[in-house]
This record gives sequence, C-alpha cells and structure tokens, in this order.
Amino acid sequence: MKLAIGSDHGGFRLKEEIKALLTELQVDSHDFGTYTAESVDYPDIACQIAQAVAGGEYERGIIICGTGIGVNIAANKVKGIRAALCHDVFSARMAREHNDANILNLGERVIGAGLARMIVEMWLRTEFAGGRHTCRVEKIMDLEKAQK
Ligand SMILES: O=C(CO)[C@H](O)[C@H](O)[C@H](O)COP(=O)(O)O
Repeated sequence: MKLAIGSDHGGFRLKEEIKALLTELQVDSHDFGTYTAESVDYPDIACQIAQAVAGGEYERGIIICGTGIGVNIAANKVKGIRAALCHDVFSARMAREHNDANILNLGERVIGAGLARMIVEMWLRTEFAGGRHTCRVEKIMDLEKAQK
C-alpha cells in the first residue's frame, strides 16, 4: 500500500513515531511534512494529503495535529475523502469496515504513542466489509455530487 503521512507542529512528534511504525510494518509511505516543530497552519498539510489520496496517487493517508479535529475537518472538505478521527482501536476498525475511511486522523495532545500505534495497525490491516455498508458509503459520496 502507498500511504501519505503528514502533520502540523502539534502532531509532529507523533508523526515521527508513526513513521517508525510504518517502517517496521514495511508500509511504503511518503512524508508531506511538517518537518520541524515550528508552527504551521494545519489546513495546508491536510489539503495536500487529501488531494493526493483523492487523486489516486496514494491509497490512504494519515494526518495528525494537536487534537486531530482541525485536520479532520479540512481533509473532509476534499471531494472523495472519508477522513476518520479515531482515538480508540474499535473506532479505527469500524472506520475501515463500515465507512471505508481513506484517511485516519490522530491527535498528539489527546493520546499517547502506544495507543496511536495500535490504532494505526488496526486501521491499516482492516478491509472495507462491503455488503450493506456499500450503499451507505455511496450515499455519503452522493452528498458531494449534490454540492454546488
Ligand atoms: O486544529 C487543531 C485543533 O482543532 C490542532 O490541534 C492544531 O494542532 C492546534 O490548533 C495548534 O495549536 P497551537 O496553539 O497553534 O499549537
């Protein structure tokens, strides 16, 4: 799987932890930044990754900020994106099985690195279940078509 990863300054340290996990898991990932703890604006990173995933350049993305909320709101503005903010392992599994989430959001100021690693592992290994969930996800995507 080709995976895009990025964060603002509030998620920078956790991003580095998750990059190490991705290396351990032999996941092919690209870091869109930020590359230091200096303050940046989270919509800039979130938008780049969301567009790269929506465009098919990357299959999935992980975007991290202080709470995960800002990057989640921003990513979900991009057509084709289903970004899920998950701070527990069960939600990470459901985000894939039921919602086919193509972006995972995390908040470095909310959870520790150990839990974040478990969430990422679950989200990476879980496939969309399809079935009754297919038409529900399609209905979500139809909402985009209705937007002017
Ligand atoms: O977008 C956020 C909150 O919804 C993120 O947590 C940001 O990382 C946070 O707002 C950054 O805050 P800071 O005071 O500028 O470090």
